[in-house]
Amino acid sequence: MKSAVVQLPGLNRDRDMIAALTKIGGKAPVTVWQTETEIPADVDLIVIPGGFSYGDYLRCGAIAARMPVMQAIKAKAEAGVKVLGVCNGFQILLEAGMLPGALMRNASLKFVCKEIRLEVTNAETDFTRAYEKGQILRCPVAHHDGNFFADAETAARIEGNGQVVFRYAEGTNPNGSLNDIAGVINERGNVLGMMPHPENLIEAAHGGSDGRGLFASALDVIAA
Ligand SMILES: NC(=O)CC[C@H](N)C(=O)O
Repeated sequence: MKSAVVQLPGLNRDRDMIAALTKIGGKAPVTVWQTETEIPADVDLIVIPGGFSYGDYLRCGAIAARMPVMQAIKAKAEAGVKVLGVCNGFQILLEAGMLPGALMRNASLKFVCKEIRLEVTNAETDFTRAYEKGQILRCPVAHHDGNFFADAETAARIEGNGQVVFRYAEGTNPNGSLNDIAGVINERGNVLGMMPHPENLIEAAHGGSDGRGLFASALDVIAA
């Protein structure tokens, strides 16, 4: 399976993401710059990593979402290619209208950088098959705009459809997110956005490997 990592000015988790995809998938992803208008035809997974695209000006992800590469990503998503956005990548997918809801300033109005507990609420997606429903993962977060919100109708719809894939486990919600929502998927099930950083918990040097299952699922390299 071939993956691609999107690069934009201000994103800074691209190298961690490239390392995770390479170590878990066995081959390096291609990189795609923001001005590119085409994604290579053989790419099956596109990842928008975290960081501070365009210095978080206007709103986190708002400028990045309007770059040419996003049209190419939208077209690929419509064709069924998997897309993963982590942290700033999640914000970009929301700003591009590819996922429901919005991310507001953290309830504390502070940047949070710590480890939280993440509950896998839907283990039947292409991104979470390596986990079990209800499994609790360790995972780091690092953001100031991670407070997920959706209007009542949207929230009821995504909850009812099983589109909430990850929740902050009880007592670990770091940002005030509605219903402890940490990650959501689109209705079709091929576009996932999440605030925590699974790429930063994949090996002993990170202090744990709970994030590996997400990449193993998305890259289709789950051990039998
Ligand atoms: N680590 C990240 O991707 C941070 C995202 C964004 N810049 C925020 O602080 O909310």
